[in-house]
Amino acid sequence: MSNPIFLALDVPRLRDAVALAENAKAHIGGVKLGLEFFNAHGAHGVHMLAQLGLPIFLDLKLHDIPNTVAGAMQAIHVLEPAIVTVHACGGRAMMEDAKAAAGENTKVVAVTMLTSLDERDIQEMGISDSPSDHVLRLAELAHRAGLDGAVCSGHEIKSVHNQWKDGFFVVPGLRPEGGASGDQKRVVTPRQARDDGASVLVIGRPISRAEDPAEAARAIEATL
Ligand SMILES: O=c1ccn([C@@H]2O[C@H](COP(=O)(O)O)[C@@H](O)[C@H]2O)c(=O)[nH]1
Repeated sequence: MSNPIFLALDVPRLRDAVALAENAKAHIGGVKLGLEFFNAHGAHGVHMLAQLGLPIFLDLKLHDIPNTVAGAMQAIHVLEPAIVTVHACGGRAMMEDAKAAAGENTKVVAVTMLTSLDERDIQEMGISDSPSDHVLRLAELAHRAGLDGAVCSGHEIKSVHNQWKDGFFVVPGLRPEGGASGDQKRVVTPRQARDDGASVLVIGRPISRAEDPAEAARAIEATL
């Protein structure tokens, strides 16, 4: 991918999402449509964005029993997404069936540990591993399940990349130097993530909430 930036279109109105993507188009490599977008606009919204000619990343974070996740994958096949996410915590069989049901041009990647979580959060869930061990363990499981790659934070990308040399890695939780983290807890700069092995850089609010989103996207692209 020549430009690894995927713009997260987490805005309520479809026309705002389309306008944002159109404005930033010269400085992004694709668009990421997540739960807010897909629940509000569904397949129609995806078709609208697809008209821009950018690769579509459907960040649906599928997490259910294998049969249900495979059915969901088959249902979105027609949308021809370049990338789809499932949760690694759904387990190996779920990931295997998700991959088997996906289109051959769709990369299926596993969310390991959300970038909004830190060590204390996962301890509350009964996980005693450090975030980096937890991410590595789930990435390893995704690899064994035959997925194309994983989603992790910029804190872990280097070690995940070392362990899974030909993996395809998506890194959210990115902020330009000095940018507000908001709800993100494991944050690095886009440049750092790219240097450490990220294939895709997911960036939302630093662009979508900027006064001039096209300029914000241009400035981030220039740091890469
Ligand atoms: O671990 C994860 C997985 C997915 N995301 C998604 O990425 C974007 C990040 O948006 P920002 O506004 O740049 O924080 C958002 O759509 C999340 O759903 C993530 O942040 N962390």
